Amino acid sequence: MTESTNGRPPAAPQRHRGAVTLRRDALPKGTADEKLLDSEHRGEWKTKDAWRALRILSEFVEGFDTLADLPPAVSVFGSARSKPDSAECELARNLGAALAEAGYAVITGGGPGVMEAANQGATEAGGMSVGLGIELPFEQGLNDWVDIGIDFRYFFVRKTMFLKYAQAFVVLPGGFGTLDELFEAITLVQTKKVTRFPVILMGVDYWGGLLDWIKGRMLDDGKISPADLDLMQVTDDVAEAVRIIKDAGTAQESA
Ligand SMILES: C/C(=C\CNc1ncnc2c1ncn2[C@@H]1O[C@H](COP(=O)(O)O)[C@@H](O)[C@H]1O)CO
Repeated sequence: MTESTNGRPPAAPQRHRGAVTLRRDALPKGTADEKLLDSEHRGEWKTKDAWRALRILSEFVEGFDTLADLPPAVSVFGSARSKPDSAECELARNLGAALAEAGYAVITGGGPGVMEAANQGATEAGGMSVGLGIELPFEQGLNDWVDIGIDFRYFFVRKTMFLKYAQAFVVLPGGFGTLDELFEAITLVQTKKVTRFPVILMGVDYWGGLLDWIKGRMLDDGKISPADLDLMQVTDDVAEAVRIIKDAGTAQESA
C-alpha cells in the first residue's frame, strides 16, 4: 500500500517506455536493451523476441518520422558526468551556440553534462535543440534545453538516428559512451558507409594521449592506414569546427 501525503501519493521513482509511464510496483526490473541482449533472459527469447522486433521497428518509425524534417544538423557527444562549470561544458555551450548561429540543429543524447551544455548553447542562441535519450536503469529524463526529444529503448536504433540526421559529429571529452560514439562514426566513414562526414574532436589536451597511441601503436602496427589518421580532426577552436563542417557541406553540394 502507498501512504498519501496531503491527499497525494509521495514522489515515486518512475520510468518512461514510449507512451507508457511506470511507477512503484510497476517499475520494470531491467531495460529493454538488457532483455534483448543479456543471455540471462535467454528463456524469453523464443517467446518474446519476435514481438520485440515489432517494438524495435516502431522505434525506427518514430525516429524517422520525427527527424526527417530537421534542418542540417550536427551531433555533439561528450561526458554525462561533466559539471556545468567545467571547461568542457563551457566549450559545449559555445559550440552549441555557434552551430545554431550557423543554421545547424544540435543533436545530443539528451542527458546531463556535456549533452545538456550543448543543448543549452543551441537553445539560447535560438537554434533547434534535439535530445535522443536512452532508457537507463534509473529514470533520468531529457535535459530541460531539449526542444525535440525522443526516448529510445534500444541503443542501436538511437545510434542510427545520431548518424543519419547529422552532417558531422563533434566529440568532446567523455568516457566509454563517448568513445563508443566516436569509434562507430570513424568506422562508418572508414568503410565508406557515410562520406564527407567530418568527425571533430574538441579538447586537444584530453584527446592527446589517445591520438598518440593511435599514431604510435595502431598505425605503426599496420592496424590502420596513414590516410585513416585524416578521418578525425582535432581543434579547440569553435569557429574552426564550424568552418570544417560548413566546408564539408559545401563540398557535398557541389559533388
Ligand atoms: C551517468 C549519468 C547519466 C547518464 N545519462 C545519459 N543520458 C543520455 N545519454 C547518455 C547518458 N550516458 C551516456 N550517454 C551517451 O554516451 C555519451 C556519454 O557517455 P560517457 O560515458 O559519459 O562519455 C553521450 O554522448 C550519450 O550519447 C548520471 O549523471
